[in-house]
Amino acid sequence: MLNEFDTDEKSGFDIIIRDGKDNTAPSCPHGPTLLFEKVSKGEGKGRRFYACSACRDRKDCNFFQWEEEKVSEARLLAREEQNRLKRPPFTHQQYCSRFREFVSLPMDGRKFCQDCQMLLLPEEWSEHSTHTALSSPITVAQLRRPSLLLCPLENKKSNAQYLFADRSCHFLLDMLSGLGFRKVLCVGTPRLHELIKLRNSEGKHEPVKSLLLDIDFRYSQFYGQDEFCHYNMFNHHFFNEEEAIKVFRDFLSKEEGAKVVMVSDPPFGGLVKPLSHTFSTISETWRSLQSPDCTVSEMPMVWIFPYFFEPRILECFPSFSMLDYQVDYDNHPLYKHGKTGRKQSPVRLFTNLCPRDIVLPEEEGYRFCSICERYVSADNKHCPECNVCPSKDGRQWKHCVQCGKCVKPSWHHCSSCGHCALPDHPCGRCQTGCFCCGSQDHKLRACPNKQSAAVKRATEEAGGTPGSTKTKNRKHKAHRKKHKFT
Ligand SMILES: C[S@@+](CC[C@H](N)C(=O)[O-])C[C@H]1O[C@@H](n2cnc3c(N)ncnc32)[C@H](O)[C@@H]1O
Ligand SMILES: [Zn+2]
Ligand SMILES: [Zn+2]
Ligand SMILES: [Zn+2]
Ligand SMILES: [Zn+2]
Ligand SMILES: [Zn+2]
Ligand SMILES: [Zn+2]
Repeated sequence: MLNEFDTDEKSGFDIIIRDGKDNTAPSCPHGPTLLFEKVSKGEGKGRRFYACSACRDRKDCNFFQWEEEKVSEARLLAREEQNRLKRPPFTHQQYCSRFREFVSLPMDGRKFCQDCQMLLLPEEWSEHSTHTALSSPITVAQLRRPSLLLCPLENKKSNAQYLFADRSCHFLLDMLSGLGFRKVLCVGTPRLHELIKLRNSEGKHEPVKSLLLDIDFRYSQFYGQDEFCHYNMFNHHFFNEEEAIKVFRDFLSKEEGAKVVMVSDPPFGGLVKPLSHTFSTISETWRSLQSPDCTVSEMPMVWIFPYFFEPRILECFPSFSMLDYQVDYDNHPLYKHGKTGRKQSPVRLFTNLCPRDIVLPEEEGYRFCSICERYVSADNKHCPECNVCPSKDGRQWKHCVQCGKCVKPSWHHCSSCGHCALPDHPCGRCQTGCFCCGSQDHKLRACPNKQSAAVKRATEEAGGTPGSTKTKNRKHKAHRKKHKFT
């Protein structure tokens, strides 16, 4: 029965989103599942099934149910039990009281188990005696930087936890506070949340409030219930429903004019449709909590995602524009600044804020184009024919007269295809088959290689080659070493 869904990626499937809350969707450990429909060529509608919203790999969550399937009582019970077993070992409230106890311990009593990724209380030491604990006691400075203490989650498909490099994180916060935002809803941006709290504690800047929503429940150990909610951004599900929804709504409520902005950096493999649905829901909740005379209809939002999703994102949010700013990550093998100089990062900011107001750092080469009225990359030259600064990837694009538009520098005009393409494109076949892999069996929309091919292409063009897989511990050691605790 699972054959239909045997591919471990869910591309080639459409997601059916029903208006309002879909109470009929069964739940997996990640909250309500999503309804998928196989996209098949000319065979009418594909059969629909429910599968996990958060995990793209069946190894991480193998939930599967046909839409019309009758599930036996026994299976429902087994499923509930499974969902219960996958819950965090403590409630958020319990994590908070553990934290209070932890900080009241003498220095030599503060241990962190690296294997279990948790702060230990003395009575738990014996249970973890065969595990690896950090050799030195945990300082207050370390407790303030959980993103350095915790090992980044590394599951490639669902949850590669790529953390902002300091300069990108500082840029984001400076830019948002410069625009007058005093509240930031951090959706999958633990490091931005951390920086906001750090700055507040220094007392040098005007305080900014922050609420982190993330699926990584390890953060419950460090943040109070009004600062962190265990949350799934693919189905807008709060794991601790009652309390968390109240915290979320209180945060979005108007408060003496404190302007609020949402910043989200979803996993790159994330599906655009459910994400858009979530961000629209957040925006509508925000709107419903503003005074009736508020004239702004959409919540200010910044969605951080690779540039090749631009058409999809703009389709869902026509008010958004993509900025040229390249987001850098600390632990991404390809998109960070290497010692050998800058590699292009394909990750951009998509926002409904006015691009003219977002000043990109001059010292990194960005400049203002007065015709486009936005800041652009150094090599993104204004094309008089197209009347835009056309580059999406940061390189200088060239105008093709036959196509009547600017194209990537590596593309050539192909007279058989009648448009520009890479020199080694599947020539002549691309008009009838798939534009991505050349297959005649499906169109681009249903291409199983689409997303991975887009990432590969962007990576190659950025000059990167996939790095060797180092062991988790080695990487994490380097990660901690790089950041001295202050
Ligand atoms: C690409 S990382 C972004 C981290 C960000 N650059 C930072 O440094 O703060 C994706 C983040 O989203 C979180 N995440 C992954 N899947 C999620 C889901 N289904 N719902 C909510 N958060 C999720 C991860 O735990 C991670 O923190
Ligand atoms: Zn699941
Ligand atoms: Zn342990
Ligand atoms: Zn321009
Ligand atoms: Zn042009
Ligand atoms: Zn051309
Ligand atoms: Zn061709």
